[in-house]
Amino acid sequence: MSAGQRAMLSVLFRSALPKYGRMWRPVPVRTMSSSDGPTAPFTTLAVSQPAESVTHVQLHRPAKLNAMNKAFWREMVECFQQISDDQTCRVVLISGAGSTFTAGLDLMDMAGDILQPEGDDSARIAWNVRKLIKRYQETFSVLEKCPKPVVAAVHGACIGGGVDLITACDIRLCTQDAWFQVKEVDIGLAADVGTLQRLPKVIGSRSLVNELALTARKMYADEAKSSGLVSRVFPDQEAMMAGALDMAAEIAARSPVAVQGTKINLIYSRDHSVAEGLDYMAAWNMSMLQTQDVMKSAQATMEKKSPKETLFSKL
Ligand SMILES: CCC/C=C/C=C/C(=O)SCCNC(=O)CCNC(=O)[C@H](O)C(C)(C)COP(=O)(O)OP(=O)(O)OC[C@H]1O[C@@H](n2cnc3c(N)ncnc32)[C@H](O)[C@@H]1OP(=O)(O)O
Repeated sequence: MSAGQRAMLSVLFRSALPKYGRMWRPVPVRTMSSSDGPTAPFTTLAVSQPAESVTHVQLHRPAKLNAMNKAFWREMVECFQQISDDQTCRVVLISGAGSTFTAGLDLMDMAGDILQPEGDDSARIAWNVRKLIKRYQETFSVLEKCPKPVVAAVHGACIGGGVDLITACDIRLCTQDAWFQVKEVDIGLAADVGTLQRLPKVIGSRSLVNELALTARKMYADEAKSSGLVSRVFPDQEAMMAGALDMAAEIAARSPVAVQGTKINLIYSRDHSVAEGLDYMAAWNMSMLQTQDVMKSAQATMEKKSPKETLFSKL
């Protein structure tokens, strides 16, 4: 495209846009790690906004290695339902407080629910167990249902329920000291809250997934990277959180219509045929292509502006 054509298009686009006096401005970055403890109303999560449009959810039971107790399974659902509806949030980071990401299921707090389920007979016991498992599955499905992209930043151990959690996230990063373990067979369980369903879609090798799930062996950062479980490995937690925040800021600067539509369609196409995915996409964009964000973004591109200089309405 010639400079003249670009200028003409730029004028056309500009005249088609509503007038916005204010440009997007990043707010000063606040600390990523919270040593202050969980934020009300949560007892296991610390939620903060380290930068504009970025929400940081930190698993916060460091003394118990962020083991997942009863409160955690409930609070994650409440937290991500709020985030889904929060128009000031465009991207979510999830990390762990203390020495490790998570030691998985809290074996002390949860033993009763799993080992002594309530019910007057086997049918009622079975029905209650089903309800329990479906409820716990929702704890991680909410990450996938959340229209905002979720970036997991893992350091230290990521065990059992931790793998269920991160496989429901959109992007996974880790530190060089991170390790991952599909631990459930070691405690007599077939992993039942997402790993067996999502890990095969994350890692290309079915053989590797089977090996990890059947042997519960640890997988370290380099193998996590080469297998595709994580997309980037950082030397330490500080570098990872800085990298995660940069990535989140890049995502948050782009049109939320485009970003959320991309997440939703990627997940849809993962679970459907190409033809079904294309149909869904066409139906999606019947309405979403009418957004003013397309013209704003195209204009910014032609003017060689960073997306960070473009103001998009909340979604
Ligand atoms: C329907 C349910 C669906 C969900 C299923 C999910 C299943 C799973 O997640 S299976 C995996 C369960 N987790 C484990 O088996 C890990 C157990 N923990 C460990 O092996 C070690 O703690 C670890 C290797 C992670 C770290 O060892 P380290 O020596 O560094 O620390 P510790 O002294 O052992 O732990 C420090 C305190 O944290 C408590 N803790 C650790 N893990 C758990 C846990 N999973 N549940 C409850 N509490 C845990 C540990 O007891 C220590 O507490 P304290 O004694 O009060 O200091």
